[in-house]
Amino acid sequence: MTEILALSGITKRFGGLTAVNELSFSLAAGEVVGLLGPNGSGKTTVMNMISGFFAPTQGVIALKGEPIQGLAPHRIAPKGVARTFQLVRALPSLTVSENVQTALAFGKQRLWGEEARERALHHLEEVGLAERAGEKASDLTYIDQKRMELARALAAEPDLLLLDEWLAGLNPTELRTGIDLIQSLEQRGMTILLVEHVMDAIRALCGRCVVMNAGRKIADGPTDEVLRDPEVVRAYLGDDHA
Ligand SMILES: Nc1ncnc2c1ncn2[C@@H]1O[C@H](COP(=O)(O)OP(=O)(O)OP(=O)(O)O)[C@@H](O)[C@H]1O
Repeated sequence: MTEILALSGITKRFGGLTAVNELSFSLAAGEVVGLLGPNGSGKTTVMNMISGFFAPTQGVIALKGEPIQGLAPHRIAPKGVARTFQLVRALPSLTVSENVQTALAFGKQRLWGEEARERALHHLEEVGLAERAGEKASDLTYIDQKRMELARALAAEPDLLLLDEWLAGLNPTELRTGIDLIQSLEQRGMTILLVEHVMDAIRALCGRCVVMNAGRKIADGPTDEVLRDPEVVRAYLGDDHA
């Protein structure tokens, strides 16, 4: 099994606050793993360290065996890490295709012009948005903005896709569409780490979950088992429910 990502003893301190505390886990190629935990447990900080927005205070983050901790985002992205954000970061005055083309221009292959237009269309097809390619990004519905953001991430042809609450804010129908879309990426063998609060989505998508509480890992295993784990139940719901 090829290991795509390995975190070893990762710690992140913000002044006196230890947001992530000696966290270790790894992802094999093709795994879709949920990173769970109550609010403030350190999940987004982990995503920020993997993608280079924060340097860990200590520990090693290896991508395909190569240490990447502390590198800037623009150095990590071309090595094969793409991410989406809690809030969609589109360029609203550009077309949908142009939004994806900007990701291609600054991505691993630095594609421009006709080649970039064709490749953008390919990635928009992957997320079911090809027929909107010429529309302004600001005219898209929320789920379509999410699709576009995913197409921008896929444009980087990542080895590892980080989805940070990508399904948040969708209505039940959109949520089904969003889950199907992530499942289609899973079927194509994409390795995905996702932070998500929607339990139905976690159960549908993640074979395995890592659970954090107050910066520490409290569980790591098959999703059903982890969600039944009394320590996980206690972390989410308090002592009365465990
Ligand atoms: N840039 C920062 N400076 C200082 N403290 C921070 C910073 N980013 C996060 N923190 C703190 O680190 C802790 C972990 O935050 P983080 O956002 O990683 O948690 P989370 O599990 O993603 O929470 P949520 O589910 O609410 O998004 C929190 O106490 C938060 O206030």
